[in-house]
Amino acid sequence: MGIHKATALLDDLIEKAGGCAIVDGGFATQLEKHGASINDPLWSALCLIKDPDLVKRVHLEYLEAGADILVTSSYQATIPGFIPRGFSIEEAESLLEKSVKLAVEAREKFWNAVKRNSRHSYNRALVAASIGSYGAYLADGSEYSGNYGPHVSLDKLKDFHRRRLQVLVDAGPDLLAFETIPNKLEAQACVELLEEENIQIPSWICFSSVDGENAPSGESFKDCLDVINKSDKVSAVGINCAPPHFIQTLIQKFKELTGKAIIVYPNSGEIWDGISKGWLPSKCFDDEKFELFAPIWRDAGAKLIGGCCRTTPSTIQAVSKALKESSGLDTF
Ligand SMILES: C[S+](C)CC[C@H](N)C(=O)O
Ligand SMILES: N[C@@H](CCS)C(=O)O
Ligand SMILES: [Zn+2]
Repeated sequence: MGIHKATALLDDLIEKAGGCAIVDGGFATQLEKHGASINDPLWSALCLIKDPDLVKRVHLEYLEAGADILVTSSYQATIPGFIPRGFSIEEAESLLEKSVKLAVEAREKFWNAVKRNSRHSYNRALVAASIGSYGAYLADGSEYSGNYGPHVSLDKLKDFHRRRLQVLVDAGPDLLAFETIPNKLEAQACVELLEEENIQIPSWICFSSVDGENAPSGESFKDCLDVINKSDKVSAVGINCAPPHFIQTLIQKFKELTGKAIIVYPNSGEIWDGISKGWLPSKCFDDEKFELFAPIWRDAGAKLIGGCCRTTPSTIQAVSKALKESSGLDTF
C-alpha cells in the first residue's frame, strides 16, 4: 500500500468520526487501576511479560469507552530493555510483536461483537503501534526534559529506534505513534528512519511539553516541526502527556506551523517524578473538564483527541460523548 493510500485510512476514520477521531487514554494508568505494579524500568511493558490478558482487557475497555484508535503497550518495550531481563533477541522481538497482536485481537473481538448491532455508533478502530522516546527507555524521566547528554547523536537515536520500528511494522499495525518526543534531534531521527525504512503506514509524532510553549528541550516547536513538515511519511503531529491547560494554545501554535493533522492527548495535569517514579499532584483536569474542553480543542483545529497518563476509560467516554453530541453524531 502506498503512503498516500495509507494516509487515507486515517483521513477516512477522522471523517467517519465526524471530523475528529478519538484516541484512547492512559494505558499504563488503566493497568495500574487494575492492580498492576509497574514501578520498574520496563514500566507498562512489564505487563506484556507478566499479564498479557490484562493488556487486552485494557484495550477492550478503551474500545467500549469509544476510542477510535488503540495505542499499543509498546511505549517502554524495547529490545535493549528486555535483554537485561534474561530474554534473547528473538524473545524480545516476539514481545514487541505481541504488543501489536494483543491490540489487533482486542479490536477484532470488539468489532465482531458490535457490528452485529445495526444501531451501534462505534467505528472499526485502528491500532497505532506505540514507539516511546529514547527517554522513555532510559526510565529517568528524560522524555520530559529532552536532556539526553552530549553523547546521544542522531545516529545513536536512529540505531536505538530502527529494529523496534521494523519489528512493530512487520507485526501489522495500522499506524505508528511516536510518543513523548522531547527534542528536535529525536524528531529528526524518527523522520529519517521512516524514510530510510520506507514505511508505508501513516505515523504521528507527538511531543511532550513542560512550559506550554516549547519542546521539553527548550527548542521551539517551529524548529521541531520544520523537520517533520518535510516528510510525507508523517500524517499527524501534536502533543501527548503534557498538561491539558497547555493544549488550546499549543493547537493554535501548531496550526500556524504545519499543514499536517493535529493530534492532542494530554495527561491529567499531574507531574511525573522520574526519581520516585510517581505522579505529583498539580493543577488537574477531571473527566468533566475533558468533556468541556474536547469540543474546544476540536474547534481550535485538533483532528485526533484522547488522553494520556492519569486519564482512564471514563475520561475517553466523556470525550467521546462531548465530541459526538456536539458534532451531531449519535452517542451510545
Ligand atoms: C510517560 S512516563 C510517566 C513513563 C515512565 C518513565 N519513562 C519511567 O520509566 O520513569
Ligand atoms: N501510550 C503510553 C504513553 C505514556 S506517556 C501510555 O498511555 O501509557
Ligand atoms: Zn503519558
